[in-house]
Amino acid sequence: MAPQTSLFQVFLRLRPPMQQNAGKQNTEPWLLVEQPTPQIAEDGEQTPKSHPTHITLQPPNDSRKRAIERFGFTKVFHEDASQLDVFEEIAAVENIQNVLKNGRDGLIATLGVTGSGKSHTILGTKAQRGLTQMTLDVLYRSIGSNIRRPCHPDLPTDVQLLQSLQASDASEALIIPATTFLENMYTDGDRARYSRAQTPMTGIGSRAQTPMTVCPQSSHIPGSFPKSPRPTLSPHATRSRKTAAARDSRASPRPSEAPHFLQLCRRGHGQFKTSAVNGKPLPTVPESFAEKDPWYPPSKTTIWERLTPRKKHAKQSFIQDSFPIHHARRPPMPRPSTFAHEPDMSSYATIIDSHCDYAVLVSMYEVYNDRIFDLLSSTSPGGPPMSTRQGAALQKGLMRRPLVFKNTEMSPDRKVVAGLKKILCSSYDEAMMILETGLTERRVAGTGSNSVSSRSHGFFCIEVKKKSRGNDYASHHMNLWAGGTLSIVDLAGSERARNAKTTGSTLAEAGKINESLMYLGQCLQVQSDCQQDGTKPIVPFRQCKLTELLFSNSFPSASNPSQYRPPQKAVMIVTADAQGDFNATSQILRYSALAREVTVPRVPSVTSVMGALKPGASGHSGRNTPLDGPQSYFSAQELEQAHHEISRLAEECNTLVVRLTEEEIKRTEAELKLQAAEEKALIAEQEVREECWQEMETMLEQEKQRWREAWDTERFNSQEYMDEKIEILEKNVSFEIHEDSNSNDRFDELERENEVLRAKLAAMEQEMQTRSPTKKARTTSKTPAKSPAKKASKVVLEETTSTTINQNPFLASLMEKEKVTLVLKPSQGMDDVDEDSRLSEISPRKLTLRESTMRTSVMTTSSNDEVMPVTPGTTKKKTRKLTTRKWDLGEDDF
Ligand SMILES: Nc1ncnc2c1ncn2[C@@H]1O[C@H](COP(=O)(O)OP(=O)(O)OP(=O)(O)O)[C@@H](O)[C@H]1O
Repeated sequence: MAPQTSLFQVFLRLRPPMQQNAGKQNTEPWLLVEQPTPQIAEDGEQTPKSHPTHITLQPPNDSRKRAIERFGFTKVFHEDASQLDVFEEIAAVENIQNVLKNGRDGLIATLGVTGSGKSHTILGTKAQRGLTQMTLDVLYRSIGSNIRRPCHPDLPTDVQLLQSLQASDASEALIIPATTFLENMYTDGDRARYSRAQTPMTGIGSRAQTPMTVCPQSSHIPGSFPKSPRPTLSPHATRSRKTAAARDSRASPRPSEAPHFLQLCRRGHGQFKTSAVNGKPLPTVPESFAEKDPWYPPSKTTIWERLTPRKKHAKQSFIQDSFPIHHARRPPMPRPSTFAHEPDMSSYATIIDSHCDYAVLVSMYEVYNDRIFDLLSSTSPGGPPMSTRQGAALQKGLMRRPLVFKNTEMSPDRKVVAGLKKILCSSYDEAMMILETGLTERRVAGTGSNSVSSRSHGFFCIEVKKKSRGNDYASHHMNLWAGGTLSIVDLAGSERARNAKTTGSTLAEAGKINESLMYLGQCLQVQSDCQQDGTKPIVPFRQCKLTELLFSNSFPSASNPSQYRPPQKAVMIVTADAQGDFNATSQILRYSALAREVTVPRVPSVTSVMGALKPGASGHSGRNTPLDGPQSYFSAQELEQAHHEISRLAEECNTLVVRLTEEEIKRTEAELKLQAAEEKALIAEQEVREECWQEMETMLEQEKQRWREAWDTERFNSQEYMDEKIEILEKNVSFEIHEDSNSNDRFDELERENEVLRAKLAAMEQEMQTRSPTKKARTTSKTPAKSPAKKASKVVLEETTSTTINQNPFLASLMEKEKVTLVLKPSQGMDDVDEDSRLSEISPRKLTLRESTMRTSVMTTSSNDEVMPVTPGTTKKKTRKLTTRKWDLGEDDF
């Protein structure tokens, strides 16, 4: 047995060769188990054969000339050791007793290279139970009728029990009865529990098809446990297995004493009224069994039917409050009848305190990528949609909320996994169904080394609570439960990427697994070193979550003597495949072994050769060699000296070889560290990329949001502006047009010119009056034309273009408005137009305006419409040309 200093007892279990490897004869076995020397008792009788404790690693013959190593363990199990052998030899019953009687924590863990049989040891197969099932069986058998059940078919849920358990729980857990948990998990429709660890190699990502479950689909699913897991065994193994089977069969058959859960649910809660789950008919409970068991009501009516509406409602709301409803599809509910019942454990039981009540709480969690996740707490996709990205992912089940390993108010000395869901199981079958359910959440994947490889470290915790039934103060007033926890841990296996052929996320997972195992190895190494030195181990267990969880209970809590807790009793089962990878296996053994000796490879010793040569000895040839006859060449003294020198050199050589071996080991360790560091860097890179991507997306989203807001504001403003404008327009229906200052200036200028022209005109008229009488008469005769009485007038236009009067809209409107007849003057004969009459008909202002463009002489006609020719000599100078396009006759009359 391991001495006091060891924190873990370390057992080695060798895995039998797999069927496909059975044919391959390993010519040179590298792992040799040293058979223990038979102990002879004082009376001369040989003691029964005990298990070996040492193995030797003989490195395969290659150029590296590696050292032979010898490792010591608490015990070594041969390939043929059965599950029951392991259960017995690791003193699991003692562990259970410790938990039940003294409240001392226990830990059973498996460590090894991937595919070496860790999960097999812990969880077993469809045919053979693992340590977990065997432990649970012994535990429930031992407690017997002292168990407190939260739900009885005839009674409402024992809320007081739940409350008192909750009050004494230090880990801020949510305690739920198994019936409630299972009802909610399996009766809410068609929900699939998709695994989060899908790999490219298999589509199966969870241990949904565990060894204990009968797969509804008969075919073997890749990634599931093989239907017939028994490997081909060596003759020795077969023999031993037969012995084990015989021993197992000698044990009394296990009565199926636990009530059938489905039947219970059916009877108890009505949801199982139909005799089928997922289309599969449910097994029925034999009537005789129901009669024998006080759990079963004799009546055929269900408890649910017999409950009052108020109780039904209370029960339903309790269920809803305590556990979220799931809506996705999940595998069918595990059926107790399909659980493996071998090996039989009926002969194993342990003593309990008969005056105590017991309650068993089961919880399951996994350490994945150095974070702790509850395996019994899945999210609720049916709940109200969560607003954040993280919330939505949580809801979809793509993400899980990690739990914290911390000190709590009620546990200031010891860290606990806070916020777990703990299921109160009152029977073995219930606990098994919880185990099955939790395993479906566990991360597994198919790798090149193992078709169902655990990608996380799985923790199955059985917490046994005990409370005195007596009338003492503690039981009545404090009403507190105390107890211990037995943790069964299935560690993920170390693996080499090359062998496991992992890529992507599975490779990253492997990196994390290897890293955590390296830290675990360092902790175990400290234990081994301290054991050899006889010093107290100082274990660096705070380096990662795994080592924290495994080692934090290894030391007594001393701060409060009244709450003193002894250190846990820990067992580590190292599994190894003697036909597997030498390097990986030797690395694990080096870390975990309790003792290690290094011996140098055997080379012919010069010393021995020299020592063997006695003075005077002669060679076989009969001929004297320099050594044959020392007297002939060397004196005895010289030979003695040489002999010493050779011995010294040989010793030195040996020391160097040992140092070299040590260096090689260090180099291997460094290589492993490098590999772990590389994998860590890869993971870090992935995380950073992920973070960047998320940050980028958040920023993009924010920017989009900003733009959207700005756009909305802008739109709103313009809308408001337009509204205001329309409002203003509506208010001021009449509006004025203000001419701009330029046009006003121009107008003033024109007015001034007009005035000047008027003045000139007046002057000219005056002048004309003072001239000849004929002209005066003519002018006088023309004057009436200005009067309103004058209706018809004629304007003669000299048009420079070929435009006709009728085509010009302006002239046409002029003719119509002013009743003026316009005629185009023929190009010749225009000279005789009377200048005075022309001038009198056009306002001075317009004349000014048209000065630059007009060259048409306008001439008023007489009342008899006779065109007065303009005399060429007198009018030439004042002739103005009019272009129809530039005409702007304004408001003046002709
Ligand atoms: N002692 C044993 N007897 C019979 N079969 C075994 C034994 N050990 C392992 N096996 C078989 O070897 C295969 C791999 O074993 P298992 O899945 O337990 O490996 P593991 O160490 O848990 O691997 P990983 O770390 O990848 O999860 C399984 O098919 C299992 O049934």
